[in-house]
Parts: sequence; structure tokens; C-alpha cells
Amino acid sequence: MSQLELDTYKQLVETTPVLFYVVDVNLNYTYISPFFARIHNITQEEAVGLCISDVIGEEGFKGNFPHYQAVLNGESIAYDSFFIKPDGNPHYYHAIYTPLEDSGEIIGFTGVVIDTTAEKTLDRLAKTDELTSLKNRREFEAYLESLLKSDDAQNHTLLLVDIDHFKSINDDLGHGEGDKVLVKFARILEGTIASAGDVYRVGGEEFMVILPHMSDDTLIKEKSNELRSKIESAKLTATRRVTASIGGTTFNHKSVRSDLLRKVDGALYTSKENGRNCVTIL
Ligand SMILES: Nc1nc2c(ncn2[C@@H]2O[C@H](COP(=O)(O)OP(=O)(O)OP(=O)(O)O)[C@@H](O)[C@H]2O)c(=O)[nH]1
Repeated sequence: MSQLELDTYKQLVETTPVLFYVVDVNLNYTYISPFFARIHNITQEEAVGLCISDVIGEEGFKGNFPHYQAVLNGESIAYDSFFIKPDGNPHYYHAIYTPLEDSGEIIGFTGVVIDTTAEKTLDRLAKTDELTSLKNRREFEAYLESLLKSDDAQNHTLLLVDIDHFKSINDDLGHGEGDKVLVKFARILEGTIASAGDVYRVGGEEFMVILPHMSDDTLIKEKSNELRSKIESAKLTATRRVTASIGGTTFNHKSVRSDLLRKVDGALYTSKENGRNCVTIL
């Protein structure tokens, strides 16, 4: 390689906002890029000879150690990970480790670490309901579609949970209190459904629950009534009792999305017609 080509490569590496580094077999740095130096508040010269743990800390070092061992055994590694920054926010990154060889012998590895925090944050925002932190309608539609398209022939349950007279809660107590009710309501839904399924906020005061591989009529009614009674007995506001109506139905991969949604809507409508604060499974 000519000197010009070498200088060009160096310039590319040194002007890219990505962490590049090289370590030897003892995990001591032999090179860090200027961006790496800036992020870790160290000079390039100071880093040479230091161990990875001296720069990124013992905890991160221990977490990554199996990857270091694998790359020093000749494997090329790429993985996604994160750590919690001192300000409590997560920092996401994508790391690529490649063995560095000299005359067929591994003498260390090269590391490339790309900050993916912005990408991950956008991804999370696109999937999450901002007020309640539950998964949003887009996520509901995606999961439902995956179940309807799958080869899995087992039956699942879909519940539509709707707060009763929510408009009057807003009207009487104000929109801010209404928001607080929605957040507490979401926590009850999550806590009650737990690992049995997934909870989504699909509209203002409308929530969907998908219970995969659950189709036992008795169990569905039990779970739905547990949910309904927990909401009724929780003190969601200081002055007003809050209740919810629930509609539910079972489905499998042969179900048609529009029929299924119409059926669960119909079940909820029946609960509302029957006086609210009740469960209808069709
Ligand atoms: N506070 C608050 N209110 C919301 C939000 N999204 C929708 N709403 C309100 O939710 C209310 C829903 O009212 P309706 O659809 O009439 O239903 P309801 O009053 O709950 O009546 P039933 O469902 O028939 O029992 C409307 O007043 C919306 O303005 C939100 O994010 N926060």
C-alpha cells in the first residue's frame, strides 16, 4: 500500500465519529481513534498501554469479556448492547470486533463501536404510547398480523378493554386527572396480564390485550373478571369510581383480521349495553 493510500485510510478513520481501537492479546490498547479519545476524555497517547477496563470501567469490561475471549480465539464478533450512563439514561451501541493477525498468529483485535442511541430511541418512540408507555396501536397491528400469518394453529384470545364514561371523568375532573387515570389503568392492566400476554393502548381509553395460546373459556372469563374487578376496586381517582367494560373473543391463524376486530368490538358493545363494568366473551 502506498503512503498516500495509508494516509487516506488514516484520515478516514480519524475524521469519522465512530470509536475505533486496537488492543493486543492482553487487552491493552495500542491505538484509539480521536473520537474514542474525546468520548472517554483521554488523549490518544495516554490510552496506549492501558487495559480496556482502565478506560471503560470494570462493569463494562466484565460484561464484554466473553466477546474479547471469542475474538482472541479467532471469531469475528458483532453485537448490540447498552449501558446506563451516570445521568440514568441508556446508551446503546453496536460493536464489531475482528481478530488482528500477524503471520497467521492472533496479536489482538480491532474494535469498532457505533452509537445507536438515537436510532434505538426513535424505534422505541415509534412503538410506544407516550402517555402510558404501553405498546401502541402500530405494535398491536404488527403482533396480530404475525399471529394471523403464522403456522401456529393454536387458539389465542383478544380482549378489548374500555374505560366506562371516560368523557365524564375528563369533564368532571379535568383532562390532567383523566391522563392520570389512563396511566394508573395501564399499570393495572400490565400487572394483571403480566407474562400471560401483551397489553396495548390502541385509542384514547381503549386497550387491547392479546393472550397467545389461551383459549380456555373458563380461564379467559376468570382473567377478564380479575381485570375488571381490580379496576373497580382500585382508587383511580379520589372522588369517582372508575370501571371498565371488556369484550373478548378467541382466534387462530385462519381468522380474518376485519371479522376478528368486528367480533371483539361487538363483544365490547354488548358489555356496554348490559350496563358496563362487565365482561362479554363471544
Ligand atoms: N384525558 C384524556 N382523555 C382522552 C385521551 N384520549 C381520548 N380522551 C377522551 O376520552 C373520551 C372518550 O369518550 P367516549 O368515546 O365518548 O367514551 P366514554 O365517555 O368512555 O363512554 P363509554 O365508552 O360509552 O362508556 C373523550 O372525551 C376523549 O376526549 C387522552 O389521552 N387523555
